[in-house]
Amino acid sequence: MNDTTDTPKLSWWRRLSNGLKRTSSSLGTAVADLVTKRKLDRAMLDDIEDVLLRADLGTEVAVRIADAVGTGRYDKAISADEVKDVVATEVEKVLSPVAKALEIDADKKPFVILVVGVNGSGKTTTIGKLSAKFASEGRKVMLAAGDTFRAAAIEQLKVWGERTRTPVIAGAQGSDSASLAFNALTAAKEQNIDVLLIDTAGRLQNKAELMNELEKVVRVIRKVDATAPHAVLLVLDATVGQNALSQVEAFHRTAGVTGLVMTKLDGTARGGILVALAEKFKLPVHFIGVGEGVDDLAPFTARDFARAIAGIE
Ligand SMILES: Nc1nc2c(ncn2[C@@H]2O[C@H](COP(=O)(O)OP(=O)(O)OP(=O)(O)O)[C@@H](O)[C@H]2O)c(=O)[nH]1
Repeated sequence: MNDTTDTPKLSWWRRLSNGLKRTSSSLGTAVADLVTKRKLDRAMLDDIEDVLLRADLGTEVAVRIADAVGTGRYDKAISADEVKDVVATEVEKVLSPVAKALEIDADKKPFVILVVGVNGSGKTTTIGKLSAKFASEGRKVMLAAGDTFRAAAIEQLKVWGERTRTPVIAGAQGSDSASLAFNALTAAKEQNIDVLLIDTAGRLQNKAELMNELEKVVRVIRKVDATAPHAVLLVLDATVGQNALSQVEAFHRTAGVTGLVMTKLDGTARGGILVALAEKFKLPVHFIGVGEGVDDLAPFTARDFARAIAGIE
């Protein structure tokens, strides 16, 4: 965890668009090639479609965008900006329905958020950022170090707890994560906590045993509050590309994912996969992570993301 608070920081938009450069610049190059040719034809549209596929946008969306570029423009000269505009417009159409804020229902006390994902996707960091955000909104927050698998994860969560002045319920390494979740929820009820964020061990979506353990965490939480968890956030690392599709499928089956957070969009990200995910699963996307610092969590907005993908400044 780096403390980036002392360094002048780029806006989250700049970090997002820098992070998506790999996607947007290959798109830009293809588009620039295109405009050197005289007129739009099928071969050029196929090239565009290929670039969109390589950017992880998925077949349906790539075909749809190529069709939209072609509509009314065959045999006409076309500019790079025109193509980028179509890409941004079509991507925004896919993303708009899923760009939803995470609503905290104040009637649920505590509002229980279970945070799941594969190893290293950014769960603990995201919990730290969320706890700071909720605390700044005047809510009483508690963290549960349900990643009992790794001692470092428990420590990391405690550090976030100290930074954000939030109580952390933690057990020993190797202790049962379901009973830890149970204890944390019981304590949160007693202490009149508004939001309980539960960390879980990073697991691979194809490890049946670990996925069963996650099911157990959900079952045990429900013994304390039959309506919990009230949100199940799947944290996805933007750099994994296509693998995100099977992660969403597996975690949705096991834990009933209610929303997504995509992290590491500031790095050499392959954020195009978010478009394919939106098209396929239609799960809400609440936040994006654009750095390791406490403030590096931005609400997900369809227009900004679509423009960053298309390489529009
Ligand atoms: N650049 C960047 N790094 C991030 C972001 N989110 C998390 N990280 C980093 O990614 C690494 C893994 O993050 P963690 O929060 O430990 O991931 P985790 O999912 O809890 O990992 P496990 O405990 O192994 O399951 C850390 O070095 C984080 O600082 C982000 O949005 N941008």
